[in-house]
Amino acid sequence: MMISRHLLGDRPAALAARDLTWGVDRSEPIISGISFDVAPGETLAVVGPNGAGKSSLLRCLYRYHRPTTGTASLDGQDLWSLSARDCARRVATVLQEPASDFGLTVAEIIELGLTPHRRSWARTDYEPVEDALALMQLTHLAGRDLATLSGGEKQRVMVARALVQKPDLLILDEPTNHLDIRHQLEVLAMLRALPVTVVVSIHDLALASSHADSVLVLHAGRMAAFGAPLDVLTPAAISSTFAVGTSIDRHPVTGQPRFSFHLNDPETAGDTYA
Ligand SMILES: Nc1ncnc2c1ncn2[C@@H]1O[C@H](COP(=O)(O)OP(=O)(O)OP(=O)(O)O)[C@@H](O)[C@H]1O
Repeated sequence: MMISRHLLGDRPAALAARDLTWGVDRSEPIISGISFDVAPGETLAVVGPNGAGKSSLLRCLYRYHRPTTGTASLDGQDLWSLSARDCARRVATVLQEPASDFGLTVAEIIELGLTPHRRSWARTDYEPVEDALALMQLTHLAGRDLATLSGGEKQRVMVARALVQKPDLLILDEPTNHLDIRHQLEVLAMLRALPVTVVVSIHDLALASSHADSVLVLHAGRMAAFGAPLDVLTPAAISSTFAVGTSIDRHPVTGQPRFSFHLNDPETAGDTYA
């Protein structure tokens, strides 16, 4: 995949979490005891059932939630020792349900990604915006009001906006949710090809396994497992975290692991199509 130099950062960050705990109420943490390392340029997938704490963890990694205890650091620097602006220069996000009632066009929204690097409001080079539009197959929508786009088109705009920021760390909360199958594969392959450290929360375990260097499994706010995808996403681990049975074989074309799921409950597992 050819990616324009206008979208390539040059110093992917090392990300580390150490005994990270966060909650609204100190006595009832929503996530606790989270420790992991992501090497520069690698991709970490965060998986777990609904309500496990994935978004809460991601918010601690882009300096939105201040950990109750423990730290999240970029290249050894605690995120909370960086200014908000320094953090915005280095960390880009693609979040769920982006607000879209700004009355701005697609190109204008993507251009906002350049903001943290601007010294003044002088007009800057438009090339990164054009390249991001092309990469995300959005050029034909450049002049459209964001609010009029489909869910998947909006999601691709938010990825494009993050790319022009040329971040050292890119955090994406369920970026594939609204995307069709081809765009899911393309966006995840593109993220892997970029020289950026990526943390992505995702529900699709097969995509996590095929597109991440490591996987962190969250279960009820705790780190159930962390490591290489196939070491972590075993049928036993999936069963205890997601309460489903899993068969894993090789995809006949790609050779990637293929996951098939069924309900563990014998009452319902076998008779779906009966
Ligand atoms: N600001 C908050 N105040 C109160 N409870 C919260 C807050 N943020 C998150 N929670 C709760 O913490 C738990 C974890 O939420 P979180 O959004 O992190 O889960 P998730 O793994 O991303 O879930 P999903 O897969 O459904 O998106 C949920 O029970 C949620 O209701």
